[in-house]
Amino acid sequence: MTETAEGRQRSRLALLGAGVMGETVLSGLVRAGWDPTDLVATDRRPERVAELEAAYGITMTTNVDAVAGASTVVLVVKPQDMRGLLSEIAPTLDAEALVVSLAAGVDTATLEAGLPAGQPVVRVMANTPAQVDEGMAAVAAGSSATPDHLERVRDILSATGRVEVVPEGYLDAVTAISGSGPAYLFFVVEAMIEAGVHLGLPRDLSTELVVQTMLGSAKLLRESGEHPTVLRERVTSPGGTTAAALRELEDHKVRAAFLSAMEAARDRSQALAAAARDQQAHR
Ligand SMILES: NC(=O)C1=CN([C@@H]2O[C@H](COP(=O)(O)OP(=O)(O)OC[C@H]3O[C@@H](n4cnc5c(N)ncnc54)[C@H](OP(=O)(O)O)[C@@H]3O)[C@@H](O)[C@H]2O)C=CC1
Ligand SMILES: O=C(O)[C@@H]1CCC=N1
Repeated sequence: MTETAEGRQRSRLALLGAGVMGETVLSGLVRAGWDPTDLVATDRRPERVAELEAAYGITMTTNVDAVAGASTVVLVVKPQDMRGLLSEIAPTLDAEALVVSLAAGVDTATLEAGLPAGQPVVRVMANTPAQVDEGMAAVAAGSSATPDHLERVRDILSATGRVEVVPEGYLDAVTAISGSGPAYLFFVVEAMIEAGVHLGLPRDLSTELVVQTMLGSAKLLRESGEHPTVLRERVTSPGGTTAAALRELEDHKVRAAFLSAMEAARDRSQALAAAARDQQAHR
């Protein structure tokens, strides 16, 4: 298969498991100009299938029909569903097809163990801000994936955000930081909106204040290139309001709580990996 941009665009991509993250990828490909006739997807629930057909004009079919003739197969099921899916598609996969997994925790060795020998595999950790083309994805190659395969995955993901190629050993930490990361920030936003309401602000106004402050702070971080400590110090006037608030956050050990939270996410990713390895070994 040719690896020119045009060649990639014409090749057929099958996405299996069109839930939250699957739709994030599919919608990004459609926004990036992929012809819907080059895309095919699957999901377990009939109502979900109908919803996606109507939204994107893509063909929804069975897993086996989807992978037949596909040059790229993107797996976006939960880690617990991966083993069953691999055994379902393994006999039908084209030997040249690149298998891309977005599942948390499932390592490339486990994916490879469920596929025909030599099948190229790339593992990805992405996140939902890809829905607004501000995603962060990290990718790692399996033992049979070539630089061209990594480039193909970079092409797919870079349409909806930033992409880093990383050693696979980083992916549990990446999952804890950027994969799950949007949830921590939404949690902070929720807490700040509720605080605004507690202080007497109308909910709509509190929401607007917090969302714009989050967006503006992220933009300032990105565009100034300054360290967050410098930016925080510029907000913190001596003896002022910010210092009083930060003192409370330190007293409540919020920084330590973030460290523990991300260790817990990393540990959970490792536990999912162990469970997937175990499932594969006892198939
Ligand atoms: N959500 C996120 O922010 C992120 C998720 N991920 C990873 O993406 C993967 C999917 O997560 P998410 O989208 O949140 O989960 P969802 O449950 O929303 O999506 C998974 C979809 O796959 C369907 N499914 C399960 N088994 C099969 C099968 N054999 N064939 C076809 N479809 C199937 C599920 O159906 P049913 O509902 O019936 O189970 C569901 O609709 C996970 O592995 C997760 O770790 C990674 C990064 C971020
Ligand atoms: O919570 C999860 O397991 C998935 C992986 C990263 C974000 N969501």
